[in-house]
Amino acid sequence: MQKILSGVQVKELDSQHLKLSGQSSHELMETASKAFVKWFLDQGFSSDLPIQIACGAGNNGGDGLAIGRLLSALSYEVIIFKCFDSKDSLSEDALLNFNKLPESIQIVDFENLRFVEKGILIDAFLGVGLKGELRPDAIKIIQKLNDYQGTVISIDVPSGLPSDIVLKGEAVKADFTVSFAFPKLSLILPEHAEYVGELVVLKIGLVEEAFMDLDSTFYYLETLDVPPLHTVFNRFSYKGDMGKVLLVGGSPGKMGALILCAKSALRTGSGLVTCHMEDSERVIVQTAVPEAMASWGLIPNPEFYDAVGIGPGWGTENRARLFRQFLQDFKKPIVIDADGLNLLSRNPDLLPLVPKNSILTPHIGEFTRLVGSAENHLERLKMAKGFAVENELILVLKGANTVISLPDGRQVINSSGNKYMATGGSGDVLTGMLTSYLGMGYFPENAALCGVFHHGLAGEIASKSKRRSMIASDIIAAIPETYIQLNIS
Ligand SMILES: NC(=O)C1=CN([C@@H]2O[C@H](COP(=O)(O)OP(=O)(O)OC[C@H]3O[C@@H](n4cnc5c(N)ncnc54)[C@H](OP(=O)(O)O)[C@@H]3O)[C@@H](O)[C@H]2O)[C@H](O)CC1
Ligand SMILES: [K+]
Repeated sequence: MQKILSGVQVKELDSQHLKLSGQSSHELMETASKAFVKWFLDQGFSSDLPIQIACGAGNNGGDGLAIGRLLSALSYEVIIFKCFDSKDSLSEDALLNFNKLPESIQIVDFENLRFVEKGILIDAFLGVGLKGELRPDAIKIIQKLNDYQGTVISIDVPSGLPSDIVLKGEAVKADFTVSFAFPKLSLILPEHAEYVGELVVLKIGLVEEAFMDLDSTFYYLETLDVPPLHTVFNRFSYKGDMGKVLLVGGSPGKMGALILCAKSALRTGSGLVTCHMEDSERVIVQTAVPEAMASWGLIPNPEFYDAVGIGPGWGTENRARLFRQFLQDFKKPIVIDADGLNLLSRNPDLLPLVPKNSILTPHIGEFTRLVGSAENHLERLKMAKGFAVENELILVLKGANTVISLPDGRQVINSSGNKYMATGGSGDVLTGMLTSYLGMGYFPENAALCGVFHHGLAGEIASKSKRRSMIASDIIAAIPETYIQLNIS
C-alpha cells in the first residue's frame, strides 16, 4: 500500500526518488504533467474554449507551465495567468518550463486577467510548498480564482489549502483536485470537501524505495493492492469452506437492514447465511431471502459459525443481556455495526468482552457516541487510532474516504466509492460483506480492507447507470462485477 506522507516530507521524497532513479527534477515534473494531461484527455473536456492556467512561482506553477505547453502541442488554445511578479522569482524548474512555452500561448499578468466564461481553469498557483498563513497578495489571487464560474481543476492541492492540517483561511474551491503520487492528508478531510471537489490521484512513477525511510502511519488503499489480499478457492471447495455466517439484527420496522446484510453476505461469497431475529419477524426474512436460514430466540450454538455480524436494525431495547451472553460465548473476531455499536456505547463494560481483531464500523455519529467527540476530523482520526490500538480492534470509520484504523497503529484510507453511496442501507451492505470475508477465513485485517474496497467499488459500478437514484440493493447487485473487474475467481 502507498504511504501517505506529509507536505514537508514530499521534498525529502523527491530527493530520495531522484537519487535512486537517476531522473532529474525537471523530468519528474514532466512525468507529473504528462500524467495530468493523460487524465485530462480521458475526461473528454471540451477543447472549444481556451484552457486557462493560473501559475505560481514554485514547482506547482512549474507543473502548470509544463501542462500548458503539452496541451498547446495537442492543439488546445492555452492562456497562462502569471501569479508571480517576475521571472526571477520562479523556481529553477518553473523557469525552465516558462522558457519552453511556445509563442502561441498567451501570457497574461494577473492584474489584467479576464476569465473566459464557462471554460476550464487549471489552478497551479500553490501546492504543497505553502508555508504558514497566506500572504495578503496570495489571498487576493485566490479570491479572484474563486470568482470563476466554469470548471476549476486544482493541481496537487487546491491553492491555499495546507497539506496536513485543517484550513483556517481561504483556498481555491475546485471541482476536481488532481494530486500526485498519493492524496495529501488534508484532501480527505470532510471539512475540505467543498475545496477538493472530486479527488483524483495519479501515479508519477516514484520508486517504491524512496518511501522506505519516510515515517508515516497513513496508507492509501488502491485497486492494485486488493487482489493479493484475497483467498483463492479451488475446485474442491464446498459451501462449508465459503463460510457459515450468522447475522444478528432486525426488529419490527427495521427488517430491511438485516435483509440487505444477508443478501450482501451471500453475494460476497458466503456459503451459508443464517439470520437471527425476533420470532415475529422470521417470515419476512424467509420470504425476502430464500437463500438464508432463519433462527430466533437465544443465539444458537454460536461456535457452529465461522463469523458473526451483529447490529443492523437490531434496536437496543432489551438487547444488552443477549449481547453480553453472546460475547461471553463467541471468541472469534466479529463485525459490529449500528445498534451493536450503540449497545457498546451505552454499556462500556461490554467493550473488553469484544474478541480481539473484531471489526467495528461506526459512521461519525456512532463514533462520537462510542469514542468521543472531536474538534475536527484530524483529531477524530487520532482518536480512532488510539481506540484501535488500545482495544486491539479494527475500527472502520465510514465516510467519503473511509479510514480503517488497525490495532498496530496503521490507518488505511480507502480510495474507492463515491457520493452516491450515502444512501439508506449502504452500511448494512458493508456489514454483510465484512462478515462474509471473515467467514471465508480471511485474516480480519484483509477482511476489513477487502470489504471496504469492494463495497466502494460496487458503489462506483452501480452509480454509473444510476447516479443519485442508486439504492443499497444496487450496490449488492454490483458486487459480482467487482470480482470480474479485479479478476478474482
Ligand atoms: N513528488 C511530487 O509530488 C512532485 C510534485 N511537484 C509539484 O511541486 C509542488 C511543490 O512545489 P514547491 O516548489 O515545493 O512549492 P509550491 O509551488 O507548492 O509553493 C511554493 C510557492 O509558494 C509560495 N508560498 C509559500 N508560502 C506562501 C504563503 N504563505 N503565502 C503566499 N505564497 C507562499 C512561495 O513563495 P516564496 O516567496 O515563499 O518562495 C513559492 O512561490 C507540488 O505541489 C506539485 O505540484 C513536482 O512538479 C513533481 C514532483
Ligand atoms: K494548486
